[in-house]
Amino acid sequence: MSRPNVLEAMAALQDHARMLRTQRTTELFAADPGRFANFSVALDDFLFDFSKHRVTRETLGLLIALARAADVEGRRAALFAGEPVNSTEHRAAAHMALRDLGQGPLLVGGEDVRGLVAQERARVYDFARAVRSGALRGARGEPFSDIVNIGIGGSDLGPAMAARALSPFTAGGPRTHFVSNVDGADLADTLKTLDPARALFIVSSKTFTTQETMTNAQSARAFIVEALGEAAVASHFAAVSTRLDKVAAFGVDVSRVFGFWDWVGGRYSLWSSIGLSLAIAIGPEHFTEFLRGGADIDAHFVEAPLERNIPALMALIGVFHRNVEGRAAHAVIPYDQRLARFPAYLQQLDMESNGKAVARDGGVAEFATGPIIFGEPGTNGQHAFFQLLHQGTDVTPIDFLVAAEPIDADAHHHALLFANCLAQSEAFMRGRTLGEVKALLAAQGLGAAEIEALAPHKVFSGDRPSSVLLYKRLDPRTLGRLVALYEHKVFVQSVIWDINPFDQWGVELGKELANRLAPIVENASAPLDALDGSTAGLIRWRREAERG
Ligand SMILES: O=P(O)(O)OC[C@H]1O[C@](O)(CO)[C@@H](O)[C@@H]1O
Repeated sequence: MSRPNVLEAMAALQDHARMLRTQRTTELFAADPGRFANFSVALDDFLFDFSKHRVTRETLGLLIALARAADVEGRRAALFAGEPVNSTEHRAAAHMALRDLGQGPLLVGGEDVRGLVAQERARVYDFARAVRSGALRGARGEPFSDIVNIGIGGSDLGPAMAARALSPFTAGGPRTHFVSNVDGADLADTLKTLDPARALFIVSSKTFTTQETMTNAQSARAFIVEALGEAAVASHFAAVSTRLDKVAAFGVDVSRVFGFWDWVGGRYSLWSSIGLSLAIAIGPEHFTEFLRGGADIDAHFVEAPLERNIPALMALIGVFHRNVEGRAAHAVIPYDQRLARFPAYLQQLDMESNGKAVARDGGVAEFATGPIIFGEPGTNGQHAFFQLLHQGTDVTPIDFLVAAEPIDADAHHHALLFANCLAQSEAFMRGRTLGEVKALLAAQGLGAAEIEALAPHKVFSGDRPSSVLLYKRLDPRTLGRLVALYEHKVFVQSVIWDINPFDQWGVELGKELANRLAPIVENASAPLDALDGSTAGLIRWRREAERG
C-alpha cells in the first residue's frame, strides 16, 4: 500500500536530521536548561528520560507528524477494540483484555470476553493457591517443593524472565524451574535436582505441537512413570494450552488444564494462563499486581497525547535511529541483576514481532524494520561489549533500566550500581575529544611523542544516544509496566513500518526442515542424496563421529 503522507513525513525528518547532525547533544543541554524536564515523561513514580538523544522539539514534532500520517491513533483504537489486527491469521491481538481488571465489557471480535478471562484466571489462582499451601499434593501425598515449566518461546521466556525478576516476592512458594531447549541437557540438569514425589510439571504450549516442548514433556513423563508409576502422571502434570483436545490426548487430568485463546499471541501470553508457573511462584496477589502494572500502561497508552506518551515516544525515538540515522541494533541494559532475562524476553517480543520485510498488504516494506535487540545486565556488560558501544564503528542506541531503590540489596551496592548506570549514559553522550585526551595525558606527565601515539586510542566520539527508564523498585507492578511498555512500543513501530507484528511466519521453514531431517539424523542408514551438499556432509561427519 502506498502511503505518500508517511513517505513525505519521513523525508521531512531526514532533511531535518541533516541539519541536526551539526549539533552535539551537550550543546542542546547548554542551550536549554529545561531540557531534562522537557525531554522526559513521568508516570507517577516511573520516569522515561530521553533527553540524551540528539533530538529537538522540532524533531519530536516531525516524529509525531509521522505517527499521525501512519495513523498510529486509529490503529491503536482498532487494537483495543479487539479487531482482527493480525491480518494473516485473521485474529485480534487482545492481550490487554487479560490485564483489564475493570468491570465493563471487553470486546474481542465483537464478543465480550470478560467472563471467560475472569473464569480462567480464577482457576489459575485456585490452583496456584492449592500448590502453594500444600493442599494439592503428589501421588505419594507429598506437597510440591519444585515446579517445572516446560515450554519454549512465549511459553517460557515470559514466566522465566518474570519469576527471576520477582524472586523476592516468592516467599512461601515452591522453587520454579524452566526447561525449554530440546537439548536433553536442559531437562536432565533440572531433573537431577528434583525429588519426583515432590515435583509438579506444567506443560505450557499454545499449540501443543511444538517439537521441543512435546519432547521434553514426554521425557518428564517417563521420569515420573519410572519413579512413581503410570498412575502418578495425573497428579504430577498440569498443562496450559489453547488446544485442549491435544492436551487430553497427552493424559493430563482435565481439572489441571488451563486454557487461553487464539487472540493471545505466544509472546504476549505471560498475562494469560501461561503465567501459571509465575502465579504459583509469587502467589495470586502479586500476580494481580503484575496485571495492574500492565493495565496502568494500557491506560496511559490510550489516554496520553502522543507528545507525552511513553511507549509512543520510545517507538518514535527508535524509528528515528533506525530509519533516519540507519542504526541496525538496539541495546537494552538493565542495571538490575534480576532483570537478567529481560533482554532475551524482549528479543522475542521485538524481533519476532517486527523482524519482517513484507508489508501488511504483501508488498515490500517501505522502510528498514526491527533492529537487532540485545543486552545484558549492567554493570556486567560494561566489562564485556561496552567497548564496542563506546568506540566501535557502529552507533547503537541504548535503553538503560534502573530502580531508584533496591528491594533487598545493600544500599551501598545500589548506590554504586545507580552511579554506574548514569555514568555510562553520560559517557555515551559526552564522549571525550582528542584535545581533552591530550590535555589529560600531558597532565599525567607523558611526553609529546607518547601523547601523539596514544591519544587517538582514547578518544570517545560521544553523541551515542541512550534513554533511561527509572522506576521506584522492581516489584510486580513495575515489572507489569515494563513489559506492557515494550509491547506497545513494538506495536507503534509496526504501524509506522506498516507490518503485521502479530504473526511469525519466519519461524516455520526451520521447523519444517528440522522435522524432515530428524528421522534422517536418527537413522544411520537413511540416504542423504536428496539433501544439499553441506547438510549431507555434516550428517556424514556426525555418523562417522558416532562410529568412533
Ligand atoms: O506455545 P507454543 O505453541 O509451544 O509455541 C512456542 C513458541 O513458538 C513460536 O511459535 C515460534 O518460535 C513462538 O511464537 C511461540 O511463543
